[in-house]
Formats: sequence, C-alpha cells, structure tokens
Amino acid sequence: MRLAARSLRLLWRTSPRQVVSVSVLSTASALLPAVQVYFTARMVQAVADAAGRGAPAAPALTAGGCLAGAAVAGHFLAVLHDHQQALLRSRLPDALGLTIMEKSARLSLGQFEDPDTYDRLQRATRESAFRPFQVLTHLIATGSAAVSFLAVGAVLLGTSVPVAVAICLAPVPAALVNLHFSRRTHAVERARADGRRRLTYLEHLLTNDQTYKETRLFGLVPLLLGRSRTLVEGFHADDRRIEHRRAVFSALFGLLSAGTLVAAILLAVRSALSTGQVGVLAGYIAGVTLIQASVRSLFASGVHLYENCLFLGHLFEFLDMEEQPATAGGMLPVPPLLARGIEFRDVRFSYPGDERPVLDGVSFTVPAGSCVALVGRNGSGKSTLLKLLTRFYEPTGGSILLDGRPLADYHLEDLRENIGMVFQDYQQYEAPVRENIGFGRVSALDDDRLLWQAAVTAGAREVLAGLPRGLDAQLGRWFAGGHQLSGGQWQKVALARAVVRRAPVMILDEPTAAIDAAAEAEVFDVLRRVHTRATSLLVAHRFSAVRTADHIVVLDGGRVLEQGAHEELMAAGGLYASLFDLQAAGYH
Ligand SMILES: Nc1ncnc2c1ncn2[C@@H]1O[C@H](COP(=O)(O)OP(=O)(O)OP(=O)(O)O)[C@@H](O)[C@H]1O
Repeated sequence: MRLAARSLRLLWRTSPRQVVSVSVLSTASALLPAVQVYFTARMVQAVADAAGRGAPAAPALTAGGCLAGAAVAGHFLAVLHDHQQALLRSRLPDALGLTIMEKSARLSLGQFEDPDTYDRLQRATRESAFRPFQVLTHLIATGSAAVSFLAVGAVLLGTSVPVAVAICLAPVPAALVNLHFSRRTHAVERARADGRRRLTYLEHLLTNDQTYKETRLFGLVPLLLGRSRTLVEGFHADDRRIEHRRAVFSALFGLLSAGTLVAAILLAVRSALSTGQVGVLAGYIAGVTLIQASVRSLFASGVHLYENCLFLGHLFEFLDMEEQPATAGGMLPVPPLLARGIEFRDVRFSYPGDERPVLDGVSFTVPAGSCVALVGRNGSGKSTLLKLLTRFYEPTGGSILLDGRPLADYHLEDLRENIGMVFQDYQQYEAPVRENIGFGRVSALDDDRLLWQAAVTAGAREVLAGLPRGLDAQLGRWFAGGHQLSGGQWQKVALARAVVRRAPVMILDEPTAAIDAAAEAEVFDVLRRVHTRATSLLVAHRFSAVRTADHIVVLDGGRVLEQGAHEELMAAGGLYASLFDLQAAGYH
C-alpha cells in the first residue's frame, strides 16, 4: 500500500490533470454495468408484460432508450478515457527519465564507481519506462472493479445472497496462485541484476561507434553475440518456466469459478421458472456475468498492482539512495590567486569497500604559482590524488590544505569552479566547438574572443581554423554535419576547456598524451607564459612534459618515493632517473 501511495504521489507530481481525469472517467465507466443490469431487467420485464398482458409499450421503450443512452455514454467515456490515458502514457516515461537524471546528478563519484549503483540505476531506468503507468492503470482497474462490484451487487441484493457470496469467493484461489507467481517473478528478476548488467554491457560493446573498431578487428562479434544469446536464453528459460506453471495452476483454480457461475445460472433459471419473473432472470444473468467479471478483474488487477508496486520499488530504491555528502562543506571562498599554494599532509586513502591503501601517507607541497609534476608507474596513485584534490573522494587520513586551510573549509562548488582540469579520460562532447571549449566556463559560451584565446593557448588554433564554421562547427559523429577530430586534436580542445576557466588551480592529468612532440613543447611553453600565476599539478608519463615542471614528486605504491627538481632527481639516480633513462634510451 505504501508503494502504491508513493507511486500515486509520483504520478500526481508528473501530470495531476491527467491523473484526475483518468480516475473520474474510470469511475463513471465503472458505474455503467449497474445501470445496464437495472435497465435490462426493467426492459425485459416491460416487454414480457406488454406482450403477455397487453400492458402499454412505453415503459419498455423508455427502458430500452436508457439502455441505449448508457451504451452511448459508455462509448464516449471510453474514448475520453483512452485519450487522457494516452497523454499520460506518453508523458510519464520522459518525466521519470528526467527525475532519474536529476537524482543521478546528486550522487557521488564513489557511488558511480560502485557496481551496485549501476544495478539500481539500470533497474530504475527499466521500470520507470512503464511501471508507474501500469500502477495507475491497475489501481484504477481495481477501483473500477470494486465500484462495479458494489453497484451491481446492490442491484442484485434482492435475489440470492448465498449465490452472490459463492460467486464472490470463487476467484480467490486463482488470485492467490497469481500472487504467488508474481512474487516468484519479482525474486527472479532481482536475482538476475548482475546478468542484466552484463547484457547491457555486451549490448554497449556491440552497438557503439567507439567500440566498433576493436570488436571487429579482433573478431569479437560472434563471441559477444554468443554470450548475449546465452544470457537472454537463460532469462527466457526461467520466465517460460514460471509462466507455464502460472498458466497451469491458474487454469486449474479457474475451473472453480467457472463451475460456480454455471451453478448460479441454473439456480436463476429454476427460480424464474417457478415465479415467472423473466425480467429478474434477465437482470440476474447479466448481473451474475458482470459481478463475476468485476470480481475477477478486482483480483487480477489487484495482483498486477501488487506486482507492479514490487517492481516500482526498484525506482524508489534508486531515488532513495543517499546523496553526495561532500556537498556539505564550509563556506570559505577560494581566492582568485593562491597565496601559499596546496599542501598534501600525510594523505591516506582506500577506496570504499577495499581495505588496500591506495595512498599511504603522501606529503608534499605545490607552492603558489608553481607547477609540480607527479610521476610514477601505472597504479601508483596519481589520479587518485587528483580525485581527492577535487573532492570527488575524501581522504581516509591526513589532510589537503589550500592556502593553509583544509579543503573541506571551502565551498564545494566554489572550489570546483576554481579548478581548471584536463582529465585523463576527458570528454569528447558531441556538440559544437563553442560548447566543447565553453563548457569550461558556461558564462563564456557566447564570448568568441575568450574562446578563441583559450583555443590558441591550448594549441588548438589550427584545429579551429580547419573547420568550416569555426567555433560553431559541430564535433563528433553522432549528429548531422559533425566533424570527427583526431585524438590529439580532441585533447587540445579539452585543454582549451580547462584554460578558458582561468582558474587559480590547474590540474592536468596526462594533458598532452595524444599530442605530438612538437605541439606538446609549444603547448607547455604557451601555458607557462599565459598561466604564470596559476598553481598547477601535472601528471605525465612523458618526460618531455615532466621536465617543464618546477618540482617533481615521484609516487610509488601510494607513497612519495623521492622529490626535487629534474637535475636533483637525475643526480640522485633513483626511480626517476631510471625511468627517465629508460625513456631516453627508446629514442636512441
Ligand atoms: N574506483 C576505484 N575503485 C577501487 N580501486 C581503484 C579505483 N580507481 C583506482 N583504483 C586503484 O587505485 C590504484 C591507483 O590508481 P590510480 O588510477 O590512482 O593510479 P595512477 O597512478 O593514476 O595510474 P596510471 O598511471 O595508470 O593512470 C590502482 O591500484 C587502482 O586499481
């Protein structure tokens, strides 16, 4: 009931007008069977009286007219009902899709990196497309069936109470069978969350332009299709088993109601034969059929309502997920220029649900206005450190200080607004160049001069110059007229996006990995000249990039192994020197 009430609230918020009209129209339609029974009995009796005893024909015609009127009203009510229902059906999935997007926007990166969130998100997305609408439909069907049942029951009350009771109880066993199988279906669907996720991933691999080349070149398509088929067939085999058993049990128990119906009709015929009241018999036959139908519909829609509410629980489970706690921070604004810089003080970190320390007492300083490079083997914790600096995660120990104050003292949104960042896995927005750069500073989306400046600083001048519509050229292949850039060109655009922010803190995670060596040197040169006052943290594997930094910190296994200027580290002959020599040897 709680779920049904919550579903109704959800529907109400989406389209209050349609919810009211569909409910009113359904209730009105539900009263029609009682009207039908009443006037059928009146009409048949009046016809019998007119034919047998010469009574006037007018009452028969009036009752017939009312019956016809009820039929016409029923027709219009059905048309209106279908119209309102169609409006609701077309509106609901999109509105709920938006609700899911809004909720997703409030979740943390930690939640997004957790497979459990994906299970919930996927179930919520799947269910939101049609379940709330079905909840409403079945709720209305249940209500309408109850109204019909009571109304027809009231008309029939004068006939036979025991038969009416028997008719009402007959469908109960079949309904219980259905209830049992609804629970089974729900349990099975819940247990296959992992399989569903795998199937979605396989679908992504097989239907995505970015995965096309690898999957075709490595000949993975038959393998991936085979795996998808196995999963789908497994799901269908389970569903088939449940549905077969549901059908067999429903058929067996349904016989009970059919038997009762036959018995009730025989009773009615016998009683009419003894009293001669054919009108009552006609009303009785119509009523028995209608009451049987409404009781069956009451239980069937009740069971469906229950089933849909269970599934809709998935949507609520997602909507109820705890929201990003990190938004709770201090109110301190970030200064337009750092005075002291950034200090990592004994920073420790493990990912949620994983005991292993990824950062184990990291301490170093990025003095204001300087550029510090983070170097280390794959998996040494460089990107994780950046996730902490941007407060996508909180350190499990130690602290990060910005101008001497813990990060948590700053307003989270303000902190992020004051960081210009190029991510290792930066986005390639299927949007015009203007937005690909301007998303770094939404207020500058229409400021062509600023966007061009950022493009020039990031070495993307030629990229733009080569596009027919300049800033307004669409990028990517998803939408009409799009231009596909090369990997390096995309990266320059991503760099421009970070530059346009004009932030006091710049974080560059492999910002030039895809850019050719000549362009890389130029990019760093311009960056240093333009961003003389920004405090920067640079992660790079290429030593040509690392050498441009003022200070270098070498991470290994989540600890600072060594740090200093390039020459100092080379002289020390440690990991840095050996990695540098290894890379230099590659060029000889
Ligand atoms: N979301 C995550 N959940 C659990 N463990 C993670 C997650 N992201 C990274 N790790 C683990 O944390 C460790 C450090 O990863 P990180 O990405 O910080 O390394 P990195 O130094 O940036 O590596 P690379 O040079 O390959 O980019 C790795 O062992 C990785 O498996």
